Amino acid sequence: MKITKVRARVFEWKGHTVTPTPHFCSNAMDELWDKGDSMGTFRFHGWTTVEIETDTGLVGLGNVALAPRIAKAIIDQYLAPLVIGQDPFDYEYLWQRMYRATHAWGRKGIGMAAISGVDIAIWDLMGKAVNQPVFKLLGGRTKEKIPCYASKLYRTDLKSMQQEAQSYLDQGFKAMKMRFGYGPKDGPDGMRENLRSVAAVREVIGEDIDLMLECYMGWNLEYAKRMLPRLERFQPRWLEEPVIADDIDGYAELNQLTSIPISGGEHEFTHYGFRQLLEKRAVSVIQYDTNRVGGITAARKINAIAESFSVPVIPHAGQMHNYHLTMSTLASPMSEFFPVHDVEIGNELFYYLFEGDPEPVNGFLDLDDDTPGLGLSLNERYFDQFTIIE
Ligand SMILES: O=C(O)[C@H](O)[C@H](O)[C@@H](O)CO
Ligand SMILES: [Mg+2]
Repeated sequence: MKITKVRARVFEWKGHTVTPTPHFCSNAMDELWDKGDSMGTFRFHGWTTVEIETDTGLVGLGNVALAPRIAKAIIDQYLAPLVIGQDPFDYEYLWQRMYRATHAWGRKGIGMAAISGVDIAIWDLMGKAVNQPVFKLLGGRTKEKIPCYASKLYRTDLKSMQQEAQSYLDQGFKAMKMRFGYGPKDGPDGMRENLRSVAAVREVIGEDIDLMLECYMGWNLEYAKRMLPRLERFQPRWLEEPVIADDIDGYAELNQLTSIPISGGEHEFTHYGFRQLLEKRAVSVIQYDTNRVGGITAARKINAIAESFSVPVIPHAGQMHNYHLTMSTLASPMSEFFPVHDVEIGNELFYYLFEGDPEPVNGFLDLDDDTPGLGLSLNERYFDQFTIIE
């Protein structure tokens, strides 16, 4: 089998989006004195799809969710020429070709996200070629079903957050993640608001439901050191991305500070990046996203390293490219799940772009043993809601 064409398309949402509200989610921009919509650059309302065609007629489907137009340019100009004419089953060689050829600028960030999109399409192709689901090529079914946690609860009025939390309980979820709305700039009042929101959600869900807390890089080390002891009484499953991704020593200090596990990784790249996080004991939960970290080829290597450190892997984003990895390894106990809802932050765009993602039932997802590849196809029903750039 030979790759004959790589088609990268950008899908930019032009449908309805939920109006952003203040203190929606703390984030890396909050440290600045800028006014206005600090979450603006973290709304992902565009996506790049990658379709790899072969001389057998099989087509593999991948995706990239960061800086879509840049990802497409990288794929068209740099990556496609490196894989066209090649055998997709030489996936390690092709990954190394893309990684080394773009090493001057692509080993982290959007360069590696673009490589991820091509790599995911290659794995979809291989699964289709041997008529097996991708997880069967990685390690097979290690779980009867995949436990998943409901991930939304962005900061709003406490009553609405409590109603949303209750709705996840009613759907049978045994775990859920909420977002903080305040950080260092908001002083003691902001701290009180952060603690009140956690108390309000805990009041609804009780002690037996796992509650994860998301900072999305919106705090700093000093603020996180003050907040963590105040949060211990809520027994969170983890505190996520308290500081910016480059503050690895800050992560490590926080991860040893209290009984609260620190999680991170959705803004880290390749097995080299995760080796550093693990060697420094910077995180107690790894959260790469397969469409950023280096695709399935890199993610499976990280799974093996994490297993040797006994650090669980719970990938960022509930999406098929991550589910197959979680199914294939005991190192990954559960998945994130983004409840389908109006387009807000952009995570939910995946459901408007693709068909095939499994629906959770009572807090569990399952993958089909008989669906080859990743089991995804483009959802043409919503194409008119997107501006499509070929
Ligand atoms: O962990 C997550 O789900 C991500 O950090 C979110 O996608 C991001 O939008 C912040 O909530
Ligand atoms: Mg996160």
